[in-house]
Amino acid sequence: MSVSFRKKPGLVVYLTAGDPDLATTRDIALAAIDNGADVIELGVPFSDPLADGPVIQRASERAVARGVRLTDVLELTKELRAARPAAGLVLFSYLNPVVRMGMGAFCARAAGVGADGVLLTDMIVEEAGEYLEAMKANGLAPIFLAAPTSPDARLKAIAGVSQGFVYAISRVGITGTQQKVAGDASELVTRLRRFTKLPIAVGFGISNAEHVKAVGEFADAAIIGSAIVALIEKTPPADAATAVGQFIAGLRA
Ligand SMILES: O=P(O)(O)OC[C@@H](O)[C@@H](O)c1c[nH]c2ccccc12
Repeated sequence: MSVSFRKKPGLVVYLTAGDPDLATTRDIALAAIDNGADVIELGVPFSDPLADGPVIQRASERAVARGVRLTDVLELTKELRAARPAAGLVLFSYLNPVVRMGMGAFCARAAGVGADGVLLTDMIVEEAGEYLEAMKANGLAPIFLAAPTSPDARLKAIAGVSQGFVYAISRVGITGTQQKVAGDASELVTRLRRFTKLPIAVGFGISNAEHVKAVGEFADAAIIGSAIVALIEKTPPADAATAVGQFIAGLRA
């Protein structure tokens, strides 16, 4: 178990945990792993997902309405770890649910259920002291977001404390599919490479095989969220895992 990429480009898949329900998320994650996803970002549903576009907002709302909580996502992680010992599993959350649980308690539980890493969208490096200590104590990889608007000093700080991979946001704005990979992405990756030897994964707006190929020209991995969450939204739950598996298999074709 580790956050690493087997082929180039690697594939990271974001899923909102508990949409449409936890058992289906488990089946979808297994299908994603079996069809080539290197890392699953298991999104903790949150009532106020600020950086998210409409697709992930709706998924989050549905999961919150079902009563899915951080503890459920930890439980789901445990099941996935037992089923797929080698898969990369990253817990993905806004800060709020984690702070409510307590940073130390959260990191200990995340490690206990077999997570490899954690990404807290609104955790900034400047305020990450306690978080980084707890992550280190539990052998977890902290993953941070780097944006095209981040100055070099900030990229350096992010690169300096990240493990597993660095998440390069392809464009300023919110999550969601788009027509083309943003032009800012390759420039950001080039700037980040000066500060780190870690793999760099590009996310925001990556929606199809063509985009994945384009990202593979300059980065180590592509991160796909909304395109898959939208597919789950329009597919009957019983067929969702098969549909996502096929979609992912097609991404590197
Ligand atoms: O949905 P997209 O455009 O494919 O972007 C990835 C993304 O979904 C995932 O990493 C993510 C979901 N919510 C976020 C909030 C902030 C940063 C990143 C994310």
